[in-house]
Amino acid sequence: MLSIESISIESGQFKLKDISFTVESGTCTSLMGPSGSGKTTIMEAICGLRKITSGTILLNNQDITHLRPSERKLSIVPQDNALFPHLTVREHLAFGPSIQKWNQSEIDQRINHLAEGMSISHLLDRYPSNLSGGEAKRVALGRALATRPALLCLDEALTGLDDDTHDEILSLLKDSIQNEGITALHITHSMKEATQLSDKVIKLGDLQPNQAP
Ligand SMILES: Nc1ncnc2c1ncn2[C@@H]1O[C@H](COP(=O)(O)OP(=O)(O)OP(=O)(O)O)[C@@H](O)[C@H]1O
Repeated sequence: MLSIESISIESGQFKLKDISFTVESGTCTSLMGPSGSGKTTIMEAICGLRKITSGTILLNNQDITHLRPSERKLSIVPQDNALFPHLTVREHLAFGPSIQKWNQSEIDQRINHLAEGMSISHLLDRYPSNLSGGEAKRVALGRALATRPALLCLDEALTGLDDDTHDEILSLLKDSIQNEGITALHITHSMKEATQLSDKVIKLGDLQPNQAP
């Protein structure tokens, strides 16, 4: 379970005060709000990419507020995927498990499982420059899921795909989240996408009712 307890963040003129919410284990929550309201800022704070001025972030009862990003056991999928141009699809899927020093047979099993789940088994030796937008998205999601993260963060990860690809990938993602018991936090501007993917939708404005969004 992710538990955000009264966090405040200041970024230049931009301030968020006393934000609290939870994401139950094994569920997906969508965080919505107008452009510039601070959704990405909150996600970056959870990931350890942005300092908070007060409050606590608990992940599975562990206080991760002051841990380094790499120590937080979470993965993030940004809208642009952030694939590594010099790594093959196979190497993307192996990336997290290799850093965590899994043994080779565990890594190979995980690659095969993810490649099958994401329908990218035929692409394992390709580089990102030779992938379509939908294929690249599947690789980014596979890489993020590889280490079975305690939290999967999706920052407008499904934005910008054509309708058919969007629906296919949403369905794959939903299955993966359910089958692997993943806890996920998802940022989107689409209420349709939020209700299709998530168990709960949070509107950022509702978390700070006394402030302008
Ligand atoms: N490094 C920074 N310094 C100062 N202000 C920043 C910085 N990064 C972001 N901001 C400001 O913080 C506010 C929140 O930005 P954020 O990206 O979190 O919003 P968002 O809700 O994710 O928006 P969108 O839906 O457009 O992606 C914006 O006003 C933005 O200009």
